[in-house]
Amino acid sequence: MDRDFGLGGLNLNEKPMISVAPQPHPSRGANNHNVHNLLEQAEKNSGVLTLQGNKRKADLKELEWVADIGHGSCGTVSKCTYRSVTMAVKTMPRTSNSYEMSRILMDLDVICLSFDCPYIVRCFGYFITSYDVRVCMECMATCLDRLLIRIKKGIPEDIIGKLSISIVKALHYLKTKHQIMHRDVKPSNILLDWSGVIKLCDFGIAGRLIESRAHSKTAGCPLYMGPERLDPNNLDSYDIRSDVWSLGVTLVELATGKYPYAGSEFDMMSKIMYDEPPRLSRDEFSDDFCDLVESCLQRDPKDRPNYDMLLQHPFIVHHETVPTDVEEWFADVMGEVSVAEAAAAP
Ligand SMILES: Nc1ncnc2c1ncn2[C@@H]1O[C@H](COP(=O)(O)OP(=O)(O)OP(=O)(O)O)[C@@H](O)[C@H]1O
Repeated sequence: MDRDFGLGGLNLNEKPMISVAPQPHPSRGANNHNVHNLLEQAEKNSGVLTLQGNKRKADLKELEWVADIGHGSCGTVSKCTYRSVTMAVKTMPRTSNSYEMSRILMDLDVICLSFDCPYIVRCFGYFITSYDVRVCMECMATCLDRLLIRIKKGIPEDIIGKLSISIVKALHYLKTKHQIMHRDVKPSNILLDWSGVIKLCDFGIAGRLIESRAHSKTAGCPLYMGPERLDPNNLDSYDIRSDVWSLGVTLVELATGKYPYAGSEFDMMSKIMYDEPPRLSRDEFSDDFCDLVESCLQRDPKDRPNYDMLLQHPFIVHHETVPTDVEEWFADVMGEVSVAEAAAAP
C-alpha cells in the first residue's frame, strides 16, 4: 500500500517498556499533545484498505473474525476476512495513556512506511474507532518462537541461512531508508508464511535514530538486549549494533532450539552483562555460521558488524546463492508435527 500518513519527525523515541534501571514515567517522552495530533492525522486514512492493488474505503462491519492468533502486550491478533481476503488483524484498545498510544501509533507508522520492503509484514490499511485501532496485515503462518515450541528442536542451518538474509535486509531497510531501529528483534517478531517467506513484524517500540543513535535505553525485551543496554551505569545512547546483538541471540536460539541463557530473569540479565557471550558449537554448525554469530555477539558494540558488513559475510553470501526450499521444509515439519500430535492424542 502507499504510505497513508506520515508520523515521521515527531518524537516517539522515549518509550521505555521494561524497567531495567531507574527511569522516568513511561509516558514522559510521548506527550499527550503530540499523540493527539498523530492520532488525528492517522484517522484521516482510517478505513482505507489497499487490496490487490486497489485502494477502497472499507466498512468495518464487513471485517469478519475467523480465529484468534495470539495476544501481545499491546493487543490481540486475529485471523479475519474482508470480502474473502484473509488477513491478520491486530486490535489494540485505545487508551488515555500517551505512552501506550505512542506504541500503537509507532507500530502503525512503521508498518505503513515499509510498504515497499518485501521483508516486512505487509499492511492493507487500518481502522481507528472510538474504542480501538485495528491494523489489517497479511496473514502469516506462524512466528518463529511458536515454531520452535512446535518442532521441539533447532531449525536446520540452511533454513536459518535464508531466514538471516530476510531479517538482515529488513533491519538494513529500516535503518537506511527510514533511520529507524527495531529494538525488539526476537523469534516472536519474525514471521513465516506457508510459501516459506520470512518477514519482520511488531514495530511498537522501534526507535527513530538521531545521528544514527537511539536515546531511550529501556525499550524492548531485556533478554535479547545487548549488555550496553542493560548496564545502568552506561548513560550513552546506542545504535543499530544493539539490534545486531539481539539478532545474534535470536540465531543461537533458532539453531539450538533454546534460548541460550538460563535461570531467573535477574540471573540471565547478569549473565548477559558479565559472562562470555553464547557461541555455537563448531562440531554442529559450519565455521561461517559460528563466525557470524560470534561477530554479532561481541560485548563491545563497536566490535559488532553493521548491516552492510553482515550482508557481505560469507554465511549470508553463501546462502544468497544456494537454493533452499523453505516452503518444502516448513510443510514437512508441520506435517511431522501434526502426525506426532495425532499419534499422541488420546
Ligand atoms: N501478520 C501476522 N500474521 C500472523 N500472525 C501474526 C501476525 N502478526 C502478529 N502475529 C502473531 O500474533 C501474536 C501476537 O502478536 P503481537 O505482535 O501482538 O505480540 P507479541 O510480539 O507476541 O508480544 P509483544 O508485543 O508483547 O512483544 C504473535 O504470536 C505473533 O506472532
